[in-house]
Amino acid sequence: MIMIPRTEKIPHHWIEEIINLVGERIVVVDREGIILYINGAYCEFLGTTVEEAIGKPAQDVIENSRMHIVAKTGQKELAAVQPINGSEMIANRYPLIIDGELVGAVGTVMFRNPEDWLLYKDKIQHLVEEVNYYKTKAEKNSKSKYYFSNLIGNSPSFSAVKKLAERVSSSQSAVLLLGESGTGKELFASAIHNNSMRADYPFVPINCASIPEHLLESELFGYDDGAFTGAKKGGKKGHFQRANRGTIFLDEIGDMPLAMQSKLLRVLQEREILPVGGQKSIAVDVRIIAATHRNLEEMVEEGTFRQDLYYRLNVIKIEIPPLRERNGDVELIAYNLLEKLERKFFRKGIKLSAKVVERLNQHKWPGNIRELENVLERSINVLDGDTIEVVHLPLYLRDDETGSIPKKSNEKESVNVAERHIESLKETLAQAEKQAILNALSISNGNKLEAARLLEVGKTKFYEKCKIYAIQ
Ligand SMILES: Nc1ncnc2c1ncn2[C@@H]1O[C@H](COP(=O)(O)OP(=O)(O)OP(=O)(O)O)[C@@H](O)[C@H]1O
Repeated sequence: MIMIPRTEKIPHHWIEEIINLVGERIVVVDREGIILYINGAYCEFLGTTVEEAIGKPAQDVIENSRMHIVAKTGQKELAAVQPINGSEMIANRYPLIIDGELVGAVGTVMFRNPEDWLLYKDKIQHLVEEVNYYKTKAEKNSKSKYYFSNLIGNSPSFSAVKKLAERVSSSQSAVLLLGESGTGKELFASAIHNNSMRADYPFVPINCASIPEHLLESELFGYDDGAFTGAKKGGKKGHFQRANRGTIFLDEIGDMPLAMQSKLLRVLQEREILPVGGQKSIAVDVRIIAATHRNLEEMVEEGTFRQDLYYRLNVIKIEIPPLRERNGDVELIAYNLLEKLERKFFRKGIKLSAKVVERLNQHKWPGNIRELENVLERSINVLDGDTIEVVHLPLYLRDDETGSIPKKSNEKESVNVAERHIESLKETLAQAEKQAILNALSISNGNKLEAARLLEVGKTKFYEKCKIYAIQ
């Protein structure tokens, strides 16, 4: 038996064995993100060997690795979910500080061997799915929990609208929220509800455009027992009943089919609903807040929206200004969104460079705040320091910079141009294509068919491109 004197350190060759025994997969990178050490267990899981992995950039060996980022920022990232080989792993990444100097990073991912992983998959995977389900549901519920204090913006145009909405929240009358996509109509509806006497009762948001036409009536008004084949035994309550004494938010009201518009009008007039297949009407006490990005007056003239319904909904009209007309609000909102994103990405202290603020202020924001959210999230994904610079912005927002290069070049400028990182034409085109798809999805609120229509490409081609660029 080998005896080690107590004063002696653990022999070097024991360390690897100890690491493997405690079931860790470990990787160590230098400041450039090059792998200095990786243990056998990790390599086995990755389907490589220690010899092959050492000396390579971590991103080339480990899928979705952020080790090179931690080695630069010095900010640890704990319990981050990292998809590897189609499985979600739990990764911890620590900056490696030796003698007070940041020299690299150490990363671990959980689960020791494929058997452990399979065991985990069987036992835990369904729990993960359940958690995800409840998380989405909770997010949806918390979405209804907005107050006027959550509506960020100090510009005169926005403050006036916010004040008006606050003033009318105590009224019982219907509200019509008008504004481009992503301007915050749902947030306004939620804040109005939470500031009203109905706040203790449900706020039920419905997107009229996302419910298939043949289901809209039963979704809104419910159905009675045996109303149609496949109907749930005992019938089902509709959204109006669920919203009783509270508020129903009918988003995209301009997309409601004419036949349904007549039925909705009847509910507004009679204050009662008739479930599908039902014989008896049910009284409901619901305040209606409707919203659309469409021009309802034009639709009334064209005959695609009922005039009487328009008058009923348009008792209090609130027009939310687009982001480009909200002077000074972009930076304020961007920092507010960054706080949310920092929590999501386990980051802290992210700033915007002055040039980025300038660029954001110049942009027209067709997708409004939702587009701004997407831009910031994308920037954080490629950020390896604390400050978002123009290079971190999507290509379409960087373009102006290229456009602003002085035409008359002098020596200094040509050096600057040469120093800029030039990507291949193929890569540039691919990035532009991907960004165009993301923009269209942002504007269409994630609706792929609408996005394909905006881009004037066929459905199949659109789905194909989404697959190529891994857009969900
Ligand atoms: N004033 C604001 N301050 C901070 N965040 C905001 C503000 N307005 C909107 N947002 C954020 O922007 C995103 C879009 O908001 P929302 O869904 O309310 O827009 P919408 O006008 O209802 O969009 P659509 O018409 O496409 O349904 C949300 O993530 C929301 O949290």
